[in-house]
Amino acid sequence: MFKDYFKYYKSRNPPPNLENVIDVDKSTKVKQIFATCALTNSKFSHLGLTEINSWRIYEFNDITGLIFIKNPFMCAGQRYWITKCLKDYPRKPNKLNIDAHSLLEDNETWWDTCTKNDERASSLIPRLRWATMGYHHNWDTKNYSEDLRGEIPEDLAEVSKIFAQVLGFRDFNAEAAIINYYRMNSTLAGHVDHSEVDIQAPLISISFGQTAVFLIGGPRPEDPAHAVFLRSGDVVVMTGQSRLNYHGVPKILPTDSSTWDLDNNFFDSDDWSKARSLINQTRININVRQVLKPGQSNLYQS
Ligand SMILES: O=C(O)CCC(=O)C(=O)O
Ligand SMILES: [Fe+2]
Repeated sequence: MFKDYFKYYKSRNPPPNLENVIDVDKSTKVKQIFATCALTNSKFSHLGLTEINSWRIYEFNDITGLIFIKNPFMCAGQRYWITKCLKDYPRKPNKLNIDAHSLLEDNETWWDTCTKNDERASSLIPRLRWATMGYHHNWDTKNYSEDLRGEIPEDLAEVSKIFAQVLGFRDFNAEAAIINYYRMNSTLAGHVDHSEVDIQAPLISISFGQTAVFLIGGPRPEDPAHAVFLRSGDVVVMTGQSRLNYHGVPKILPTDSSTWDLDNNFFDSDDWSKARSLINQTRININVRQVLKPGQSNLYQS
């Protein structure tokens, strides 16, 4: 049962044995596959990606349709996206979970408030759990609506399209994005993402910062689940059958290697030094979905 696996990995006392958590670079439960579409890198160096022909792409023997791209970002690319997720995305007109609690004045942003070294920052940092862009996900109804539609940043749409295209999904359009923020004790309960009109389109999930144990089961809650490490830069693409599998995040672990800091040509901007100290205790997941069917321009059209 998904729930039993979740409880096992979430436990603090006793802590879980991580021996069976799949580490794609070392596991016999995955098989390497190759990009199905040749793209030239020159056009998208601004997205912080490494050469596509060097990407390690895996599929899972026992999870049909789940694809894993092992961190395809350069260090500077990770720093770029981490800073975007912390500084630019949690602000208006995007929607944040903390909007409902009136924790920020109209002229304040989460970033400005949380990058000060004071008590208010310490209490506000862990309160941010998500930001939504594009079609805003309504967490109560699990629906999208035409009245709640904003913009997706162009570079995020572009990077998502590249991941989809490399795997053969030529027409992917990023129409909704959720940025999930996790502190070291956060979890995300098991769920299925079924609100999108087009569930044939892949769901793209990009992780940064601290490591997650990601748990993915089958389409039914009683199906057994597999645990997979998601480290900074890793990209998971849920396609085919796995698109409707139960999944969740029972545990966040401190990273064993801060891959965003590995190269020497450290761009030591003021923003990055603030983002760097936040990411030391944070995991970020960017979850990008296509909502509409190809050719459909809004939710009212069939
Ligand atoms: O944080 C993750 O890796 C998963 C997030 C997720 O499943 C979601 O936003 O629907
Ligand atoms: Fe999800």
